[in-house]
Amino acid sequence: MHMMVSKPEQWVKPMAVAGANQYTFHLEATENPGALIKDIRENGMKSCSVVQAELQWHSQAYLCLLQVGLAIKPGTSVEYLAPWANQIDMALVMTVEPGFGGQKFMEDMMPKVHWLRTQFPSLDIEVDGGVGPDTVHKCAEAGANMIVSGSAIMRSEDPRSVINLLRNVCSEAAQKRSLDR
Ligand SMILES: O=C(CO)[C@H](O)[C@H](O)COP(=O)(O)O
Repeated sequence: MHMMVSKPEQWVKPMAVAGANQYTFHLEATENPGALIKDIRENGMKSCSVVQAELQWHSQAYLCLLQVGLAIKPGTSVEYLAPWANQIDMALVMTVEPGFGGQKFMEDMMPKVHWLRTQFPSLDIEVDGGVGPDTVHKCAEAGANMIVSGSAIMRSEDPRSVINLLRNVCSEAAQKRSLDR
């Protein structure tokens, strides 16, 4: 879940109980990111044990842990995210101002992605906003491995091929990175 909300603290528990497997909040929306990261992990653990007890699952605990995503808006420097990078599962670099779909991709966010990929090689890095067949190459080359795409898929006559293209471009870039290392 990408929570584009103020006071993200108040929705962790409801989302965990509802079965979310990832809780992404905005760095700009909280005064205490460290406490919120801890809270997300703890709530994930709790709801996981409830699910386990109800369904009598024992060996698949990892399936229902709540992962942590941390998002930054275009105006937020990536250095503010860096101190938390080792405590999160995914960094989300917004490539439009949060609000609505159909906006123009902000290519000038790519240095943030590149910097994160260089500093944190195994971190999941997501981009969101204006990403489609025309822009995904830039994201993938910079180091993004998770893509949010709305308009490019929904407005296409062949959504399946757009999704496949986005996937392939990212996985080829990731493969190339691992060979270069
Ligand atoms: O929610 C958004 C911004 O707030 C996203 O940009 C949106 O979901 C993705 O849509 P699009 O690919 O059309 O930019």
